Amino acid sequence: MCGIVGLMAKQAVNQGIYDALTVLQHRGQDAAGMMTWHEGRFLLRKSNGLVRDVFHTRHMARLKGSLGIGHVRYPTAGSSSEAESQPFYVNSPYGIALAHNGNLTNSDQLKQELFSSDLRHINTSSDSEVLLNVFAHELGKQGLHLGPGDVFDAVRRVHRRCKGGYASVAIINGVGLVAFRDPHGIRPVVFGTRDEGAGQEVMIASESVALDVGGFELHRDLAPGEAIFVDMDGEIHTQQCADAPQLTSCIFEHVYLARPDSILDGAYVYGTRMQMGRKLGDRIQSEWPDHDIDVVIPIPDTSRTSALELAQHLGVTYREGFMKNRYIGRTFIMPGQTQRRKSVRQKLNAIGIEFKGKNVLLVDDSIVRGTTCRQIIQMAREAGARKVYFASAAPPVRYPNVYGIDMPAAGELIAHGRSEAEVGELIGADRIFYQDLEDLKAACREVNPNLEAFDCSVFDGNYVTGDIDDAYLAALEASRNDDAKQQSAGDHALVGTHNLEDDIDD
Ligand SMILES: O=P(O)(O)OC[C@H]1O[C@H](OP(=O)(O)OP(=O)(O)O)[C@H](O)[C@@H]1O
Ligand SMILES: NC(=O)CC[C@H](N)C(=O)O
Ligand SMILES: [Mg+2]
Repeated sequence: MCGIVGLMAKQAVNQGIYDALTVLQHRGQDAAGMMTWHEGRFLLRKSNGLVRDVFHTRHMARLKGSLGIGHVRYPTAGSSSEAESQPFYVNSPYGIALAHNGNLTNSDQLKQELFSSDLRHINTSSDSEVLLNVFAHELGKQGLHLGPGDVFDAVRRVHRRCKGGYASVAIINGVGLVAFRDPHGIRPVVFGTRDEGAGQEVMIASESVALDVGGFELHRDLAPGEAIFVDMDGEIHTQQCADAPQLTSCIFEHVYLARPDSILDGAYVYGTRMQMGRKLGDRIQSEWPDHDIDVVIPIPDTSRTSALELAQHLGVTYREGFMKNRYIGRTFIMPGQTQRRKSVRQKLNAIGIEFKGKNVLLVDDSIVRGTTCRQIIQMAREAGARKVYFASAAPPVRYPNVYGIDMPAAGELIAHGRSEAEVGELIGADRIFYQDLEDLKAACREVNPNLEAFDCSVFDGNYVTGDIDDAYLAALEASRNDDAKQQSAGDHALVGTHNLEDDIDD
């Protein structure tokens, strides 16, 4: 779940893209990048780190042009090396730059095809470089003087070749800005416009919050399979490019990934999280009518919205019992388990008086590896809690994700192969409550009734693209478990080859 942004403006886009990336930072903390287009040239700055660390004044000054794309990365394929940060560039045809959120599930096969049939070499192990080259190859079949129809034809063929989750934004040199969303709409992407007197400006981004900050009016989400093309005059063209599009967006965006002030597929994430809190409150009430919970305490940050609603619904006092260090980012999207474990302690500290002698219900949005809840429960006990109950606003996460969330190894998921009660015991809770999957779906539908189906694979093991089997998952687990990733990080650091050299000194 990286963050992507594209901007076609009437003035320099560097600051606008920077601002958008800072509000999409929660989608990726490993690397950031920006590519602008100026007088027929692409200008690039990308590196490992947070947005504020990657772009210094000297980089910004050189990122000229009124057309650009940006990316914040949370790696789900390849390595976390700087060489695989985005955007990527390919010089033929025309010159194309691309940024991608999601994960291709057939990138190995595509890489082979690109080499043996399309005569294209992929120099990194990133699936995004594969996606860019498939798009480039298909665009190359259209000939010179590209129009909207040519771009859409190429996207149609990309959809036929690529499997998995992909929301992408690209610049075609001298032609315009393009974005497309996979036929299941797994990852989000929205677009909007603003006019500050010089004409229409267009922003495309992973989440509507980026548009809010830039003063853009949200038009809508791209539909699954749809593409948008903004020509050099700022004219917008859209077209459905998939043969059988079906919206099954990733429900985990609502649980954890997206910001609550974003609107995804017509549903306010804040609203869906509130509904999750209510449903979970109902479940606790019906399973345990004579509960002895004294206080409901959220695990900052993401669970706050649902925990507050849960407490109100249950009629129990809500208190902020953990203080969050605002300088530590999200722990779940950190690359290694050692770093994640250490960061929980750095990030959260208990306020003793909220725990002493009380029966507390701790609420989190989800339990994935169990890194957070194990330590938090221990902290609550050390702070003097009598009983510690734990509630998750999402159902048990039992299956790997293959569409752009870095949960590749079933063995690392605490609920994999375990009952709810077993998880409760393992994390040291006196009692555990999980959301029911049907209730989670209903929570989202209550905010937007048109949301019929979702990708819920991490909860039910049903992969909407239909191409995932046990052999695929076993190979993924072997290549991307925490140990394997650490090993490959070292290997790739040695290569360090960029597919377009950053022409700006560090
Ligand atoms: O079971 P785990 O593997 O620990 O994963 C789940 C936890 O990770 C996330 O928090 P994170 O710190 O990433 O971000 P937040 O501040 O947005 O809650 C999520 O909100 C849970 O608290
Ligand atoms: N989280 C994502 O969207 C990652 C995009 C891409 N698969 C990468 O690893 O760079
Ligand atoms: Mg959290």
